[in-house]
Amino acid sequence: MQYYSLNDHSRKVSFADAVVQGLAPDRGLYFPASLPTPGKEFMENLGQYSDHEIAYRIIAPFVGDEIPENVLRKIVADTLSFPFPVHAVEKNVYALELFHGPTLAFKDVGARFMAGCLGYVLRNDKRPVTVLVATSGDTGGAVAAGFYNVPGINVVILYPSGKVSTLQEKQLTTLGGNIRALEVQGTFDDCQRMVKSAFLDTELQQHVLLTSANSINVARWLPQMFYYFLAVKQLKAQGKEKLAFSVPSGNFGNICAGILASVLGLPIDHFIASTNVNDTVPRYLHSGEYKPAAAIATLSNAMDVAAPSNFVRVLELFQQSFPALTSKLTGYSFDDAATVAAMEAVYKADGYMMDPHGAVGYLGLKKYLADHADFTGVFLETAHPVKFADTAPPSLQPCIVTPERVRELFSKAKQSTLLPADDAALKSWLLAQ
Ligand SMILES: N[C@@H](CCOP(=O)(O)O)C(=O)O
Repeated sequence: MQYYSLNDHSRKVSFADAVVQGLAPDRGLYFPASLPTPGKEFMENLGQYSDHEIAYRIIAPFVGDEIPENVLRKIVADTLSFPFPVHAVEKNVYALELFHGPTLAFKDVGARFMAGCLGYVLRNDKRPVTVLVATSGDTGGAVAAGFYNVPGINVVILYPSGKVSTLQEKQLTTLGGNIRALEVQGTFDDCQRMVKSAFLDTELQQHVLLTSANSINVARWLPQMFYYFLAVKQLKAQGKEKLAFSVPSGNFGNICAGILASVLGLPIDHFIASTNVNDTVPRYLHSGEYKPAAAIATLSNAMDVAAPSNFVRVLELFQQSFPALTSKLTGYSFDDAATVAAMEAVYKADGYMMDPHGAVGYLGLKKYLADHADFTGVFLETAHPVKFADTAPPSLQPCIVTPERVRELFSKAKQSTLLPADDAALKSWLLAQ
């Protein structure tokens, strides 16, 4: 499989090179040169395959022969080592729970898969590698856990100071070892810009091999398809036919993976991009004008992204056709007041605790279903509510259960370095390491 840069389709690299580079030298995101479908028979009989077999069959053509079958199967098994249940919340409304992994967020899937792939493709490379990652909250913790103690790899996490939750900050600042955190005095968009500019700096590239663990990296983005397949498998087993998926969206890697799965033939009939007030894409879908505004801090902080990196991939999947895009994708945005009201109402009526991101997804789904009652709806519960316990409505706080695996984090001390939101500051810091 080859990957081309979205800025220049003639610039093609292998899977291994795309993973190691993260971003193409011309700043373009890599995109698969072909979209290999696993076939109609497979799609119609998902129930006959194990979850690991489904994931392996989907991802193998995207990796090609660059990772041997036995190694790739092990990476897949290590990635999917926790459940992805579809939980019935209301009639025709299901939550796809993606928070049962080690850091309680959907990012665990991509981070673990990428750590496995990068570890393999660099196994004989003696150069030290630094994985740079920008986070608005959840990616950082997942990447820290996924890459912790991976030999030869250092991880540097950039996060916006004061804009992540207590537990998210603990997850990305307390591991130590090969994981370091930079607390940037700016927004997530600043962090993402700084990371992208570091990749393209030739002086830095000579000093250290840099790559990205954000969903701009194909090894982070592509495995996010897995759980759409596993959800459809579960829903089809219950006889559900016409499916709409509402995806809480920030950097748009997650929804882009779902749309890719449907382009490969997975029967999902419609997608809803549900955002908080950082609504660049819903505005674009309504007006046709793409105008990112300054990012605004919200309760669903992992989605506080003004310029979503992966939207260019979404456009590519629809071959740049606006009518094709809007026939398959609807966008809605919701403010914090609506988010809190939904969290409280659903807990009261259904006993189901949503996190603020899931609540935005739920709201988008309900709005779509109001006009499309013949659909079965699924919203992605992308993170565990405990990650946002400090900003949850007071009425819900006592009802949020802290999973055992993160309990000890609260007593650990944060270790981070404060940095101005400046590309040059990151460069000097990296050169000094
Ligand atoms: N929502 C993210 C922002 C980065 O997204 P990614 O999927 O590109 O890593 C976060 O939680 O950090």
